[in-house]
Amino acid sequence: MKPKVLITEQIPNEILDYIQESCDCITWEKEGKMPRAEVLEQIDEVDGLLTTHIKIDDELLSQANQLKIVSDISVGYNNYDIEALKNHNIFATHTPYVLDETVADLVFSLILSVARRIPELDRFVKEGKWEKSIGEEGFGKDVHSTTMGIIGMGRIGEKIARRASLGFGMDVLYYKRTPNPELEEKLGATYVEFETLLEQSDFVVVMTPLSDTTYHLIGEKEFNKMKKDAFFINASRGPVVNEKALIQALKEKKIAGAGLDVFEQEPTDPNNELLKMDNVVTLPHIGSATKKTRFDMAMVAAQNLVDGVTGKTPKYVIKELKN
Ligand SMILES: NC(=O)C1=CN([C@@H]2O[C@H](COP(=O)(O)OP(=O)(O)OC[C@H]3O[C@@H](n4cnc5c(N)ncnc54)[C@H](OP(=O)(O)O)[C@@H]3O)[C@@H](O)[C@H]2O)C=CC1
Ligand SMILES: O=C(O)C(=O)[C@@H](O)[C@H](O)[C@H](O)CO
Repeated sequence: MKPKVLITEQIPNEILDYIQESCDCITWEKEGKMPRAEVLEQIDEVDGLLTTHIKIDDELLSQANQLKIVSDISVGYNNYDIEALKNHNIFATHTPYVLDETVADLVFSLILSVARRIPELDRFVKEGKWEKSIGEEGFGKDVHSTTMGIIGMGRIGEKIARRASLGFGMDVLYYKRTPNPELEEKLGATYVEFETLLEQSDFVVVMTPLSDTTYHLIGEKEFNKMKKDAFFINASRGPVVNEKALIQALKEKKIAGAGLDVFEQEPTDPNNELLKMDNVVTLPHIGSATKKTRFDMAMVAAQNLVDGVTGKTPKYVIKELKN
């Protein structure tokens, strides 16, 4: 008998075919993603779960009598309760590497958009307001030859640093808990203390995972340290930043603007004050959202899933569950 797996969202047919070669699949045919309540109802009869962002906690795992693996179509896995996964002895996997360049492209889109005021000036032209050459009121800030500060220089951070250093001639500062001298050599990036990065960067980019150590890593104290003409970019996870403090910092002109792909609550409240600010560029969590990359991510997750239910060790087990 083939192992049985639950797939909580639509995936490309080619990938479903690949899974079906080894597994019987329960799929979700409706709009959007299978609600958690439905997942809880089905979880006791499956060996594997392919999903994104559903909270994987003790409540779910206690009902998963034959589950061997949870495979997320995502590199970030703050939806995993690591202790619960350890207690229930279940593989948990993610999709690193395959999306790095795509997310780095998106981070640069945010940087260029907010610094050169692209969405604002696009609206200006389309609204028929372009009647003469623009003056200082429409000027932006250079991106090239400025200083980039990356907080969380991991797989994606490195790709951002490469673009910044080799493409835009920027000085790259970075902070993480363990310095990476090899990278410094390769890209000419400089390791600095957290405060120094905040004080010296023209563009502060957060690219850490969301964890107990990064929740509200950036708040009032951190915005106070940034340059008044600095731009703040977050494409990691919303709760890494204290959104109230960000709104306050923007209102008080402590920073020049922000580019945001992620929010504390997603989808964000349409009344969120950030959506009303011209110097803030907002996106609906699209860091990895290109056709090719989303396909590749789903394929990596499918391979993890099939390995996990057929007795092999999946390639991308999260680091906390490795021996
Ligand atoms: N907007 C989007 O669509 C996307 C968002 N993401 C988000 O980006 C995150 C990063 O992805 P990826 O680059 O692959 O992850 P990596 O694990 O490769 O990199 C994360 C980096 O953050 C650092 N870090 C972790 N904790 C802290 C801390 N407390 N203080 C400072 N630095 C810290 C780590 O270094 P060290 O341990 O030495 O501190 C590491 O360098 C994902 O977890 C996900 O949440 C990813 C893809 C798309
Ligand atoms: O991989 C991540 O951590 C992401 O945040 C993004 O790639 C996607 O939003 C997502 O996981 C796909 O739904």
